[in-house]
Amino acid sequence: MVTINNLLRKSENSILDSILVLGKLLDVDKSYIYTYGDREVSKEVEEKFLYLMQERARGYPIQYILGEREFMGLDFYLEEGVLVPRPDTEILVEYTIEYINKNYGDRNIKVLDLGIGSGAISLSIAHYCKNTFVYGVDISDTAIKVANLNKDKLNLFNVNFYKGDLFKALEGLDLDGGFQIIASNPPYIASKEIENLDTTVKDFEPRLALDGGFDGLDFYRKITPESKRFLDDNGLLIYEIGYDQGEAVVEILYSEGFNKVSVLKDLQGLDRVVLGTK
Ligand SMILES: C[S@@+](CC[C@H](N)C(=O)[O-])C[C@H]1O[C@@H](n2cnc3c(N)ncnc32)[C@H](O)[C@@H]1O
Repeated sequence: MVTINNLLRKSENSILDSILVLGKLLDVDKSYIYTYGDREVSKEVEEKFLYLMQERARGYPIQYILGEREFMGLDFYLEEGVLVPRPDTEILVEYTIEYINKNYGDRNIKVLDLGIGSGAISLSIAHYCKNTFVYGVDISDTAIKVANLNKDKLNLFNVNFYKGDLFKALEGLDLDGGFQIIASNPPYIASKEIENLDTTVKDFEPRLALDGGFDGLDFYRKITPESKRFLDDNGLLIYEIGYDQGEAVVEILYSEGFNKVSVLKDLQGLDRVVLGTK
């Protein structure tokens, strides 16, 4: 048998990752690991830990190992096959929540999220804006499954998920008028750039969530014109974008006749969100 401290020393990963994974296997929090480092762990936990640490060392995302990720103060379940939600995406969500509160108050409105992944955007909006009904769409079975698990975990009833290719997923639904907001964090990496991403991303996160076509802009070109059919007059279209796509996406919105087009920057001062109204 090996002690917690000696087992942690066998890991070649960061001490934080090692503690998080061991805590998960032992079903204890970090403070237990710090306090009881001289306690022994079973052979089974030792073997499982060493296996997961090997996986982590070859780049397997820590969030898939832990099966969870915090986003907008909420705990999301995660597994391989869905994108790990990024802190940058909180910029789009925070803006959207503020926009709903400011423009609609307690009125019932409808929001569409195209490309839900784990449900991070849809479920955060549904959680913080209880009078909003969120429709979420994804083409991936795993995304729909994981987003529904998160919907149950967060105990939300004002959101539904539909499988399909962008707006086609809504065919046959009685929408009773347009959406007040359409939000999307679509795949936006240029196909040829995917090879240059970190191993953790390119080898383990779904290509379907990353690949935005030749120049990364395919989804903005597809969604923007079609969104006009589904948006209410004055409805908001809001996108997450890659840091170097601001100008191009602004141009796409202008060319489709959107108004009040603007760009939001992230904490590093880089373009991160483009929005406009119909
Ligand atoms: C960048 S991920 C965003 C996931 C999530 N919204 C987030 O911010 O963490 C893009 C998502 O779009 C989905 N997707 C890709 N092509 C699609 C399509 N044609 N129709 C609907 N969803 C699509 C992918 O499966 C993936 O879940």
